[in-house]
Amino acid sequence: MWRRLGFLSPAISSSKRQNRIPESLKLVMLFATDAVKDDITASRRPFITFVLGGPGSGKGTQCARIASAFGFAHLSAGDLLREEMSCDSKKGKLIRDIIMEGKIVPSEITVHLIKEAIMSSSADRFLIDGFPRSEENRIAFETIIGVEPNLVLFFDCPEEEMVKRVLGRNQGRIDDNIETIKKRLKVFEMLNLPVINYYSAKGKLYKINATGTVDEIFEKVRHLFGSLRP
Ligand SMILES: Nc1ncnc2c1ncn2[C@@H]1O[C@H](COP(=O)(O)OP(=O)(O)O)[C@@H](O)[C@H]1O
Ligand SMILES: Nc1ccn([C@@H]2O[C@H](COP(=O)(O)OP(=O)(O)O)[C@@H](O)[C@H]2O)c(=O)n1
Ligand SMILES: [Mg+2]
Repeated sequence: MWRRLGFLSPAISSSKRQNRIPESLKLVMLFATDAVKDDITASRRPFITFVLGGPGSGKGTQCARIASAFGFAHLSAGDLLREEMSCDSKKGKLIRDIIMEGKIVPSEITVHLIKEAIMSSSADRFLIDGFPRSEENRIAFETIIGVEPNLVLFFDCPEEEMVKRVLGRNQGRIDDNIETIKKRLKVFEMLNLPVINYYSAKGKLYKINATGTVDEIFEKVRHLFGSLRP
């Protein structure tokens, strides 16, 4: 088991915004019995890092580097949703419409995909990239999977730089256009900042200035992960 971190930088002002938990999620929570949680935690307790930051802040890029340098399995919530979106089903279409609007997919869908990915992996440490995007996401993960993250990374990047990076990403994503980016930035501020503040208050947040080159940012990340001991 990895040591708890005592030196993480807190430092984000608290937010008063609250997110409502929809009835459908309350039902899922009601049935998230210990038996379900035990699927993941009975035989092992993996080290879980949530990786947060606005669109284009460099989450995916840095996760790939961390995964190869430190042996983490990299699970991108966005990639899992895009894979599901490509299925010609009602659920696939729902996900597509939500992503196109820059909104957040219902938590039960995303947490289910993450749970499946964790269960089908033998890794003992995971980077969960782009999750939780809202308080609803966070609460659903804790309730359904039954564990809290050991560490939360936050790539802090100015909006202007994020927009520039997303518009230059060139991966053919349906949400990498200026209209959807504007919406995603608003959603990030409204729904994701409260999650970041929550983990900051819990002393689990490590905030990284995400300006500079990929190498410069990775140096800071490497310093953090290099100081962790299994
Ligand atoms: N430090 C950086 N400087 C310039 N471009 C970057 C940097 N980090 C990532 N990028 C590029 O910006 C785009 C968005 O990065 P990505 O890792 O996909 O961000 P996110 O997952 O947070 O949306 C990609 O095209 C990536 O190659
Ligand atoms: N936890 C999550 C993660 C992504 N998403 C959706 O997927 C989109 C793309 O997420 P992403 O993490 O791949 O995007 P980037 O921040 O990497 O650009 C988001 O804008 C949301 O619409 C979600 O609904 N819930
Ligand atoms: Mg990404």
